[in-house]
Amino acid sequence: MTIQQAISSPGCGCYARDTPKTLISIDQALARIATHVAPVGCTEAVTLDRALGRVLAHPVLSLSMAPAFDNAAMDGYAIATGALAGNGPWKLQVVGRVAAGRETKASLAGKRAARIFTGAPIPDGADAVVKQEEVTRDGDVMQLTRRPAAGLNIRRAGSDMAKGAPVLDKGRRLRPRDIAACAAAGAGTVQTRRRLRVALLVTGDELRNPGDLRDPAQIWDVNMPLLTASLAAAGADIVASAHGADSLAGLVRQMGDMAAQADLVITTGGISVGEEDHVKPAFAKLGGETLFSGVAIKPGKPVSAGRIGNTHWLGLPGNPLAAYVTWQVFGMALLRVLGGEAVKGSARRLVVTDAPISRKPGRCELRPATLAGVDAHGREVVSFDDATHSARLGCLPMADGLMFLPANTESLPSGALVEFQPFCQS
Ligand SMILES: Nc1nc2c(c(=O)[nH]1)N[C@H]1C(S)=C(S)[C@@H](COP(=O)(O)OP(=O)(O)OC[C@H]3O[C@@H](n4cnc5c(N)ncnc54)[C@H](O)[C@@H]3O)O[C@H]1N2
Ligand code: MOO
Repeated sequence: MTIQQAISSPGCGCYARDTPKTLISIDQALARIATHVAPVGCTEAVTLDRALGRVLAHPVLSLSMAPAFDNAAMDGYAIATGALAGNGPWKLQVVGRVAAGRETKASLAGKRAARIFTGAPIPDGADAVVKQEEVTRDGDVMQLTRRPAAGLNIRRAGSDMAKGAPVLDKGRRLRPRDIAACAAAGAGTVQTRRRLRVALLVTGDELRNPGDLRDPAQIWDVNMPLLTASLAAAGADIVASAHGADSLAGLVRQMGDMAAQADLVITTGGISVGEEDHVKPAFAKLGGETLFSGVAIKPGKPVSAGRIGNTHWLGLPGNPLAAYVTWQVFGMALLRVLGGEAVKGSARRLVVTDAPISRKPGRCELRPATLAGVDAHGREVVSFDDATHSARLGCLPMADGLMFLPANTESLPSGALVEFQPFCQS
C-alpha cells in the first residue's frame, strides 16, 4: 500500500472547489479500499448449521441431480397413460402402494395403477400421476374420466439441479435461502472464509456506559453499542473492545495491542484536529500507512483508513451519526473486501425527493432518508429531515438509508432524482 494524498477527478460529485485538498471524494475512498485491500487469506470448512453469514471461499456444486429420481408431485395414482385406450372413463387395477422414502417393485404394464404419495419414486412403466381428488376408488379398482397428459405431476430427476451444476459462486455471503440450496445440492459442509477478527477502540474521556451515573459534562457512549451490534450483525468476531483515554501514550499502547490480535482495528473519535485528538498521531507512531485521511463528506469528514503492519485500521469520527454513516459507507465496504465477499453492482439506486432541499454546498451530504412510497411513475420516493446533524440520532431508527446530495448542490426541487444507499442490516 502506498501513502496517497489527493484528488484528481470529481468522482461521485463530492468534490467541490472549496473542499480542502487533503479530502478525497466518496468514490475515490471506496476505490482505494477496492484496490489496496485484499481478503484475509485463511479458509475453513463449516457445516451448514454454522454457515449462516459466512462467505464462501469456493463455489458450491451440486453433488447429485436434484431431485435425484423421478418422483410424484401429488398424492394420487401413478399410471401409464399409454394403457388408456379410447375414450374414458377408464378402470385400472391398483396393484401397489409407494410412499416417500420407499421403493416399489410394482410394474404398471397394462391397465394398472399404483397408489402413490408426494415425493415417492415413480414406479417403472408409469408416466403420470393423477391426483386422488380426480379419481374414484372402489376396492382395488380406481376410475378416472379425463385423460392425463404424459408427465403430469411428475418431478423429473435433475429438473432442479444437474449433477455438478454450479449452485453458488465463491464470495457469496450465505443467507438462509443459500443454505437451503446447499442442502438440496447435498453440500453438508462448505468451504468458507474464516470470520474476521475485529478490535474496537472507542475513545473519549467524556464517555460513560449508557444509563450509568454521569457528571454534568459527561455523555453516554453510543458508538460502542452501535459498532458492537453492527459487527455482530455483519458476522465479525470482536476479539477485543475497550474505551480509550484521550492520551497519546495510552492510545499507542491500546492500538498496538489490538493490531497484534486483529485483522481490523476500528477506532471512534479523537480523529479531528484538536489537541485532544490523538488517534492519528498514535497511528503514525505505530508506523501506520495511510490509505485515506478525510473524505469530502458530511457528516463524517474526518473518516480515515490505513494499515498498521498487516492489520487494517478504520478511524471513524466520534459524532455518532457521523460514525454510523461512515461505518455504513466505508466500514461495510472494507469488511466486505477483507471478508472476501463478492459485491455485485452499485450499492446505490436513484430515488425521488418528496420535498424541496436548500443547503450549504461544499461537501457531499449523506442525509438519512425514509422510503415513503412510490410516485405516479413508479419511482421510489424518500422523505427526510431538513438538515443533517452529525450528533443527532433521534431520526435514525426511522430512516431506511442515506440519500446523496452532491457537493455543489445548493437547492433541489421536490421530485428531484438523488442517489440512495439503503442501510445494511449491520
Ligand atoms: N476545528 C475543527 N473542529 C472540528 C472539525 C474540524 O474540521 N475542525 N471537524 C468536526 C467534525 S466534522 C467532526 S465529525 C468532529 C470529529 O471529531 P472526532 O472524530 O475527533 O470526534 P471527537 O472530537 O472525539 O467527538 C466528536 C463529538 O462526538 C462525541 N462523541 C465521541 N464519541 C462518542 C461516543 N462514543 N458516543 C457518543 N458521543 C460521542 C463527542 O463527545 C463530541 O461531541 O470534529 C469536529 N470538530
Ligand atoms: O463531518 Mo462531521 O461528521 O460534520 O460532524
